[in-house]
Amino acid sequence: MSSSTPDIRLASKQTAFSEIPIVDVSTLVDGSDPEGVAKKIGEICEQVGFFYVKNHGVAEDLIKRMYTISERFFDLPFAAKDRLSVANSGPTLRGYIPTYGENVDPEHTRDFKECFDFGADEEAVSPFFGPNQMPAELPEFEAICAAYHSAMMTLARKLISAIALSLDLPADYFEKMQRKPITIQRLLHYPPQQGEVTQEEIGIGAHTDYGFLTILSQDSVGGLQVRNRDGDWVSAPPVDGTFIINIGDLVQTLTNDRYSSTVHRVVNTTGRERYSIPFFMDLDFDAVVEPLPSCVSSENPAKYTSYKCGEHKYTRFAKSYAHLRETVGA
Ligand SMILES: O=C(O)CCC(=O)C(=O)O
Ligand SMILES: [Fe+2]
Repeated sequence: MSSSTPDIRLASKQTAFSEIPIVDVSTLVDGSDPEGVAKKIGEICEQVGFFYVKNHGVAEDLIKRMYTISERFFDLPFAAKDRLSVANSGPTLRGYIPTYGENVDPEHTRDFKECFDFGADEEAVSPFFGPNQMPAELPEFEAICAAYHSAMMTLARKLISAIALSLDLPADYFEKMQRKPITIQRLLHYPPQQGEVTQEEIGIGAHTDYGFLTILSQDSVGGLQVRNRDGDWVSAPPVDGTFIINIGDLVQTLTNDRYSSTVHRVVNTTGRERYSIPFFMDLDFDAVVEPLPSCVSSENPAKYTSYKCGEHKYTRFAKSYAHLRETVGA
């Protein structure tokens, strides 16, 4: 492991948060002007790949309840959390992932975070689908998580319709690829780091998100940084009443690099515990991902060969999950 990888710098470029734009999505949520919102989102997906959304329609109280239950979950004794280990979940990849259990930039960084993953609960097991593992110690956990997941699905579908419109496609264009999409609802806890911090160990290493779209709620602590085109790290500070949206690798492929799946990381040196709640929305497991015909021309030929959403995603997890790396001997 090297401590001098050139493109990872720990000094965040402290810019005004307007560097990551804020979009008022009320007219998308209420249906009165989806095109107006789509136009803004399209420009931002090209230039930044990250944006805040306000007036998103998700009840403040539900978000608060999610944070409260998340803190109570991570406060459980390690043995209680470890009983729900993702390593016991087979291909569903649902459950508890301890510190260093997932390292998203394994060549450079160990991730100093713990997380808990779940999704829509169902009996049949297949990669990314199946039963959730829920903590018996917290009887209300499951219902709050299910309500939050459902609110995220609704918002994600609206944002995805705006992305389709922004590409001059019908609003429902992606629905045929999202009949039963892979989703991951994650709870994250970043303990504070003290002393000398190097890129070898930070909250979450530099990465792009693997899927279609991420809806991130962060608490008031801060620490998320987004890498711009010059390679500078720009802070994405907490903004009350917002989610942060970023697009993932699937959209970059579908748009043939027109929209950017932007690199980001978390460094928590605030001295406080940080909690965040990302929701990842993908395509159906078998959806074929390749540049859209409208994003390809003779001057701009396809830069990607096609792949299946679920296989791509599983391959990325196999590289970052410690328990899967051991299995495949990577
Ligand atoms: O916790 C955050 O602010 C970001 C988390 C993240 O990037 C991820 O889980 O992919
Ligand atoms: Fe991410």
